[in-house]
Amino acid sequence: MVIAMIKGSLEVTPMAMLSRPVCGVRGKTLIINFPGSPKGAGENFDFVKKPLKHAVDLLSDKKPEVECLHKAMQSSNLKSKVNAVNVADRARKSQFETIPVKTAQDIVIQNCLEIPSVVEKRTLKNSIGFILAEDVLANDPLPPFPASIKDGYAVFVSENSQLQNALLQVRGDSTAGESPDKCHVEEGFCIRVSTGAPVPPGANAVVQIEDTELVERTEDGNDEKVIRILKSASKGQDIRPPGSDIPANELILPKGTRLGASELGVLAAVGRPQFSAYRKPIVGLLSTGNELQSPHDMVLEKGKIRDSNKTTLESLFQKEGFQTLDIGIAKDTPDAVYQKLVEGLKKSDVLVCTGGVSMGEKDYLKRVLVTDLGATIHFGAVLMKPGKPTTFATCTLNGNKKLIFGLPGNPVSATVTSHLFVIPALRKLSGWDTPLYPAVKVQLEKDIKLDPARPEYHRVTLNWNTETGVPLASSTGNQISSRLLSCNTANALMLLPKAGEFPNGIATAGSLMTAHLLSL
Ligand SMILES: Nc1nc2c(c(=O)[nH]1)N[C@H]1C(S)=C(S)[C@@H](COP(=O)(O)OP(=O)(O)OC[C@H]3O[C@@H](n4cnc5c(N)ncnc54)[C@H](O)[C@@H]3O)O[C@H]1N2
Ligand code: MOO
Repeated sequence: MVIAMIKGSLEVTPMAMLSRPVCGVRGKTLIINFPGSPKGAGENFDFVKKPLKHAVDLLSDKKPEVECLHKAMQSSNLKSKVNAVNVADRARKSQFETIPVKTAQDIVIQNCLEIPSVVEKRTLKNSIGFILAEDVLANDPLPPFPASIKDGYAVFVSENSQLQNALLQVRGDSTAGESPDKCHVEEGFCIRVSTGAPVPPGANAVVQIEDTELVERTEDGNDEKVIRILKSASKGQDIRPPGSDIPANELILPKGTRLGASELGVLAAVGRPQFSAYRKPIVGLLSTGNELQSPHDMVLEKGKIRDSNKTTLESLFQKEGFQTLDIGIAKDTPDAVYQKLVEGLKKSDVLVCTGGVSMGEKDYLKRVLVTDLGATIHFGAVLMKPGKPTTFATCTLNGNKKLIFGLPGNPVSATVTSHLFVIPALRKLSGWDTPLYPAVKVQLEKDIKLDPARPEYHRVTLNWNTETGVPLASSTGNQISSRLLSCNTANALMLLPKAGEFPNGIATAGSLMTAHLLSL
């Protein structure tokens, strides 16, 4: 066995199941997996040189572009280097350290930060949810002219007259959309104005129609000739001065603003129909498993189930505004997993796989990622329920770093881990500063038995109509990770500590807990 120290620690792990040495990096540790005996490792020493060189660069923080994808990626006949394992020789312990959720989230976000953001030109259409990549200043003021706030009369109020009981001649009208210069207001006269219409030159107040009476009609009887002002008026009343809503050249939307309906409306109002925003990542979705059939199949073959993860995750990511691509279903063979991974990585920025990450002899995902794609697995086990075998890896394709999530196949585990890891990553890559769901304090409706070993993300429905002002959290029932019904109606993930932290291992009704708010 070869062990070397390079400005950090180097760990060398024999791993009988691999056909050749492969390397991965965890923190500052380079992990080289050898195919069996120390003799085998020695024979392969030449092959180790490249990973060692990479380690030197990496540990000295040079961050080289790692050639991660195997050359065979270019070929259509992708043969995995992963050998099927002799069942008796399979690993009986996970090779991955189980890390806390917070640590795992930090690793994901850190990797997102290392991907340069892409800025694109966008327009008002289909830009909801995008993040501005530039400071936006108003081109034009709003309103662009002094605008009437009421339907009534534009009048002139002098220093010593408040116009109460004044008789004014109606000189014409100004309706919305007309040029303000059409007529002029002076003492003794007024102009009929409608809401939003320009207040004509000379006028300095608007009197609403309710505060006037008609005194005299025109000769044909159809129009107003003279009106009386019933209430005293003050200068500036019921006029929006130019730029009073949005001044010209004012910074209205700073870089980093998430575009919602009103932000887009503001851009429309001030003459900024084009702007720069961060591109959103494209999400590839790959289901793995021999047992999976299409959800459209009406008849299930023996031993099969329908692929529900694809539909759930597709809907979840689309609801968050991300474009998804269906990469299909990979059978449980190294070649099939390899081919689908390559296809997914070529087509997407973030590849989300479900299934095949646990301890089964046909759980190939992690091995194919490392052996065939030279991907770096940053973590492969997280201290959480559900979602323990959640896996996160990165690799580089044509100079672009790609994120790969290997989510557990159980439908609830895939959903919960999408909320906790995938969506924050997608948001971060889209330019969000704070991509995690907000945490709120909630009150437990009923006693809940805690898991002895893992903190649990319990699906709850929050009821906001409580007298206390703290939302009441009702469990969605049986929380087994296969029961997707437990996610129905859930609008929060309530974080329950592991059993030791509560007497008798029970979180009692009325206790305050933290919950991640998924929706209102
Ligand atoms: N010996 C151990 N076994 C398991 C462990 C462990 O620590 N040691 N962890 C368990 C936990 S926790 C989970 S979660 C699962 C995760 O397993 P995998 O990610 O390998 O997923 P699969 O085995 O492929 O599938 C699990 C389950 O989910 C169903 N499934 C898979 N894909 C889909 C899909 N697209 N749509 C609907 N349902 C799907 C699959 O049929 C299985 O029932 O491992 C435990 N085992
Ligand atoms: O951690 Mo698993 O996701 O409980 O079923």
